[in-house]
Amino acid sequence: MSKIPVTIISGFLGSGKTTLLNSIIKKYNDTRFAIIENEFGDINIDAELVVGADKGNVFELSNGCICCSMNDDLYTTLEELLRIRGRFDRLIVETTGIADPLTVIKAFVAAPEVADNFDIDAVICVVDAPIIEELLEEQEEASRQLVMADVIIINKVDCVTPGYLDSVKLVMSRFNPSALLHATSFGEIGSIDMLGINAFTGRQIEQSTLKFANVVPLKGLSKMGGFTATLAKKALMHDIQSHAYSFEGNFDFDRFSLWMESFFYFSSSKVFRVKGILSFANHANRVIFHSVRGAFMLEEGEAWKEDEARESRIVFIGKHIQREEIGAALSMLLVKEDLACSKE
Ligand SMILES: Nc1nc2c(ncn2[C@@H]2O[C@H](COP(=O)(O)OP(=O)(O)OP(=O)(O)O)[C@@H](O)[C@H]2O)c(=O)[nH]1
Repeated sequence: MSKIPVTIISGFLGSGKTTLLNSIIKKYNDTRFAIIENEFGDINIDAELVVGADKGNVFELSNGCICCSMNDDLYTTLEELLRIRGRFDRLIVETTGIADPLTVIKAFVAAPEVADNFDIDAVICVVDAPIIEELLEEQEEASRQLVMADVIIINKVDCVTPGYLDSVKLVMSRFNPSALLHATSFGEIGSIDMLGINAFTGRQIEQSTLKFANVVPLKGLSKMGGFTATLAKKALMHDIQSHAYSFEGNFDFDRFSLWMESFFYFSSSKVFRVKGILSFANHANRVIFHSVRGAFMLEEGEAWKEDEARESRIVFIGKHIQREEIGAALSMLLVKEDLACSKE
């Protein structure tokens, strides 16, 4: 049986990975996808935002970053995928926004049982054009994602000038001269080929490992189910935390928007990403909340069923986040006083 082609999508928090994933699913609408969504934190929101794929083929890996602590869960999921192999044609893995793709790649190439069954087609890195310069200065994770990519998608070009885009392209080609470079808005790939491009080369790993001398080499063998997996030791200590909150009931829209505005006014430098699926009073649909570095937007989600219990889930990702304060403040934005908040 031929190997399962795998596409790995990386890119810093909020760069547009899920948006690109949805765009790929839409473009290749005769392909049956299995998707692994890795969320940094207990609550997986991205899995619900995947549109157009068979929901039964979307696998969530929560509770941690795939590159640090998720290897066991990843292997369990890969075993499950082999069991249902007939149900899909290709696998796409969306990593967390802070994942080091090297450890994810190693998970696919280092263990013979995995390498015999899965074949990486390409590692794609989605770049948040308006903030990439800042990210490269501040976040080592962003640099690692770039150097490991076979394909770099410079996304959000609608937010930058043509001159700035040219300078981003230049920086990207210096960072990773061998990667294919494309520019998109909202991950719209149009005629760009994203699948079956056979862009992944094992050599990238060696080259990039040389660039990052502090990458910890493969260590040890671990037995998991049927797989003997070679585990990469935690290569990167993230100093970014994720705090997830869930609430029963409805938020008050005006109070929620006002609070978010003032929250980001003071906290945008340390809160990189907020995302949620929310319920607002007197609103028939779920509301998808997205914020990347302070700019936020709300989108209509699926309608609530009449008898469905209203609830909201929201995740804050950043540094030095005031966990308790945010939970308490959000509770105050609920319409009813008596509704409970459960955190993480
Ligand atoms: N203006 C603009 N917004 C975009 C573009 N692509 C994505 N977005 C928005 O950016 C936000 C984040 O997009 P996602 O696709 O969820 O990003 P992500 O990388 O999957 O986010 P994480 O999984 O949290 O790291 C959403 O509000 C998107 O609608 C783009 O090209 N231009």
